[in-house]
Amino acid sequence: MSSIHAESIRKHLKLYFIMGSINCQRHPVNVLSDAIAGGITLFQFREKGPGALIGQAKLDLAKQLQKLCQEHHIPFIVNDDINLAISIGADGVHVGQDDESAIIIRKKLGTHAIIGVSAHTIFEAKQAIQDGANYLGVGPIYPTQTKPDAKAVLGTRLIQELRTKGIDIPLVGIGGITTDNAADVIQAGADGISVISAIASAASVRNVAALFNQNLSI
Ligand SMILES: Cc1ncc(COP(=O)(O)OP(=O)(O)O)c(N)n1
Ligand SMILES: Cc1ncsc1CCOP(=O)(O)O
Ligand SMILES: [Mg+2]
Repeated sequence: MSSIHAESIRKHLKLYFIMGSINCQRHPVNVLSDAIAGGITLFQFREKGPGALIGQAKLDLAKQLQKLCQEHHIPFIVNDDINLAISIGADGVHVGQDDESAIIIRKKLGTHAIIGVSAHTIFEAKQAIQDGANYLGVGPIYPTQTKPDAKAVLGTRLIQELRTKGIDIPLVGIGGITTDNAADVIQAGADGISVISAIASAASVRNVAALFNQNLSI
């Protein structure tokens, strides 16, 4: 990866909003639009869980949300669904440990695609870096209700350990992150935070996104 690409990804990771239709109490386009107005820097379409859209409805929503991101120069990342990412020309994908490796995905998506990989251990982090991941999603940092199959809560320990060992890949913390604890994740060495419920379920999506941004400017 060129260092220019890495530094650009690092900047975009600052306030990484993740959302699918089941996380929203209003139409997802309105929620994302408000989150953008509040200053999110990256978006992941994660259409997953009970009641999530499938087939054409999922594709249509992905295209609507992608268009909104394009209008505001926010990279559009697809969770899990590599074929969807290819078919709409997404900016990248995020995959977990049970998915295809970044090596295979890179062959499908090309050199410019942003590939994010979840890591819960130093070993997984090193493997993902070796496979060509552009960034890591480390978590769950705090307890979360949003992902019932999430692994054990890590706290900020793994982020600190990665940085202490000199591993400087762009990375975000994820899981249970709120406006109150976001700064601790950055302090531990993350480049940014990934958030679902604290933004998607907020009474004012725009204000909470803006408050995250304010609290991250440390
Ligand atoms: C930025 C970011 N980090 C971690 C995850 C979790 O991915 P995964 O472990 O594959 O779990 P699902 O999100 O697919 O349920 C993520 N999506 N984004
Ligand atoms: C997708 C994911 N991966 C680890 S925790 C998590 C859920 C994060 O959601 P929330 O920000 O609502 O805790
Ligand atoms: Mg996944």
